[in-house]
Amino acid sequence: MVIDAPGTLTPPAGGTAAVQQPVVVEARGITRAFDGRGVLHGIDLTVRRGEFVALLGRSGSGKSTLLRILAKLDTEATGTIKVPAQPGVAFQDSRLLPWARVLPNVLLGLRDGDARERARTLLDDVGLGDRARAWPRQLSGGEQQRVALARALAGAPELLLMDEPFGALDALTRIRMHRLLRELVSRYSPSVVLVTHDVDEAVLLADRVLVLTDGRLSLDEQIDLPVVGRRSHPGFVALRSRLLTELGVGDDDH
Ligand SMILES: Nc1ncnc2c1ncn2[C@@H]1O[C@H](COP(=O)(O)OP(=O)(O)OP(=O)(O)O)[C@@H](O)[C@H]1O
Repeated sequence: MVIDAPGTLTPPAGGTAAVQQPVVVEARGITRAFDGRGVLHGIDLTVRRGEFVALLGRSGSGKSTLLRILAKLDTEATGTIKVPAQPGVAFQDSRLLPWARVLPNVLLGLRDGDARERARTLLDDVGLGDRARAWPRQLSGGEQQRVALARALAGAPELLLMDEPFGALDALTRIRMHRLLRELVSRYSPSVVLVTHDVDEAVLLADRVLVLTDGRLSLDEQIDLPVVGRRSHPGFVALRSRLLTELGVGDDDH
């Protein structure tokens, strides 16, 4: 697999039409097989600066595999990919180091002079400014995910990659985390790719939704709905319904 540095500028489509944001992720023909069994079949994906992309798909459709390739955690795929050098990553399991306190966990891997101050600011941002010296085991699951989000953003990444970050949380905590994520994304403006199997989560948070079906992108759609009051917008219900159909789940099942 060819992995290049980021920063590719793509000329605006249509000459004097609206200037498009620079490309942050450019994947072409991404193909991956495990033990001879094809899992991803020639995925083409472009993500631009500031986009929030939700990646939906049924279990086993290849979502996590694609995310791991974008995060360079899997380098066995074929195809070409351009991604920023150090994306922020967050997974369903917070993956905090149990032997390190909260602040060092956020600082993980950061060496620059103002990293500590930035980590403290991020802990304040996620509402855990007073827990900097706590051990991960002293935090609830939701708090641990807050720390994981702070850590993912600590390096001021151009790209934030998340795989079911709220999948293990209870429904109320999840709603609070959605609000927090929206605030963080609007404050720090990374491009986001969020893997989820939760249709509501995708339509609530993202401004573009992709559906992966058996290793191929079967739907790619902009979400032009207001951020505030989105859940009660008629467009939300309509898109939710279409996505459920695309995922092979009838509306009647909900
Ligand atoms: N390391 C691996 N070795 C062998 N097979 C793998 C490996 N990783 C993933 N697979 C297979 O690839 C397919 C896609 O897996 P992947 O985890 O990407 O799906 P997913 O859409 O994220 O599913 P889920 O929503 O259940 O997490 C599955 O059939 C899985 O068994």
